[in-house]
Amino acid sequence: MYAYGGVTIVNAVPAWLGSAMAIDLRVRVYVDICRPTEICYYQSKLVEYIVKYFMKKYNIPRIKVYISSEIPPSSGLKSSSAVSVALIRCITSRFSIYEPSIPRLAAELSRLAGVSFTGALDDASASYYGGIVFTDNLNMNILKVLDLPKEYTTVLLFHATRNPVDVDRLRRCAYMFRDIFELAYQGEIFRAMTMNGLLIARLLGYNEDIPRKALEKGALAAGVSGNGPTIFAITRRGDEGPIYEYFSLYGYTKVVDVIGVGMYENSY
Ligand SMILES: Nc1ncnc2c1ncn2[C@@H]1O[C@H](COP(=O)(O)OP(=O)(O)OP(=O)(O)O)[C@@H](O)[C@H]1O
Ligand SMILES: O=C(O)C1=C[C@@H](O)[C@@H](O)[C@H](O)C1
Repeated sequence: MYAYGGVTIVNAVPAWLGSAMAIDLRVRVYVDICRPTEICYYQSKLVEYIVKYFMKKYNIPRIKVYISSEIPPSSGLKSSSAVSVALIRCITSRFSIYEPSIPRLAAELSRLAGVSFTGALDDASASYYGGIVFTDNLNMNILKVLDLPKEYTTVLLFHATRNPVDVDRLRRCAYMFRDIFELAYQGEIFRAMTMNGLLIARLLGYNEDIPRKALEKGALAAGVSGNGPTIFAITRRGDEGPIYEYFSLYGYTKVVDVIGVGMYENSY
C-alpha cells in the first residue's frame, strides 16, 4: 500500500488550521506476520507506536513492517504522515479492520507518538485523499477536500537541514495564518501558499530570496514547505525549466507532479 507526500498551503502549527497539497512522492509499506522465531524490529518510534496500537486494540499478531520511501525525512514534505497513513491502510486491510477515518487516526497517533505538533491532520488527509485539503487540527476536522487541475507541477529544492522550530514564535503570529487560511479556503490557493511559505521562511530562519526569485522567474507560488527546509515552487506543467535551472544552483532539485483526488491506487 502506498501514500503520498505533500507541500504546504497553510502551516497548521501557528493557528491549528492547515492546508496541504498532495504530490507524487510515495511511501510504500508492506506488512507480514512476524514468526515466533524471527526478530522483528520497527524502523522508528512512530512505526512502533502504530503497530502497538493495533496489537493492543485489535489483538493482531506481532508484525514486521517494510517501508520504502521517496520522501526525504525531516524535509517538510510530510514523510511521517505518509508513513502513518500507508501503514494504517496496510494493517487495516491485512487484518480486515474497519477504521472510519484513516487520516484522523494517523493524526491522532502521530500526535501521541510525539512526531508532530498538531497531529498534522492536513498532511495525513492530503496523503490519504490526494488533491488539496483543509483541516482544523485542533478539533480533528477535515473541512474540505478539493481536486487539483493536472496542469500544475512542483519544483522542489532539497538544500539544507531543518532549523529548530520555535512553536511559540509561530503561535504569536496565529492571526496572520488565520487570514492566510481564510484566503486559501476562499480559493486563492497560490497566493495563500506564497504568503505562508515566505512567512514561514522568515519565522523559521530560511532563505527568503530563493522563493522570491522563483516568483520573479514565473512561479505561480513559492515558499518553504511544512517546517522546512525544502523550498518549493508551483508552475504550469512545461513551464518549470527556468525554476528548475535556478533551484539547481543551490542544491538537489526535482520536478514532481501534483496528485489529484481519485488518483489514489489501492494496491501495493
Ligand atoms: N521513512 C520513514 N520510516 C520510518 N519512520 C519515519 C519515516 N519518515 C518519518 N518517520 C517517523 O516520523 C518522525 C518525523 O519525521 P520527519 O521529521 O521526517 O517528519 P516530516 O513529516 O518530514 O516533517 P513535516 O511534517 O515537516 O513534513 C521520524 O522521527 C520517524 O519517527
Ligand atoms: O507538526 C505539525 O503539526 C505540522 C507540521 C507541518 O507539516 C505543517 O505544515 C502542518 O500543517 C502541521
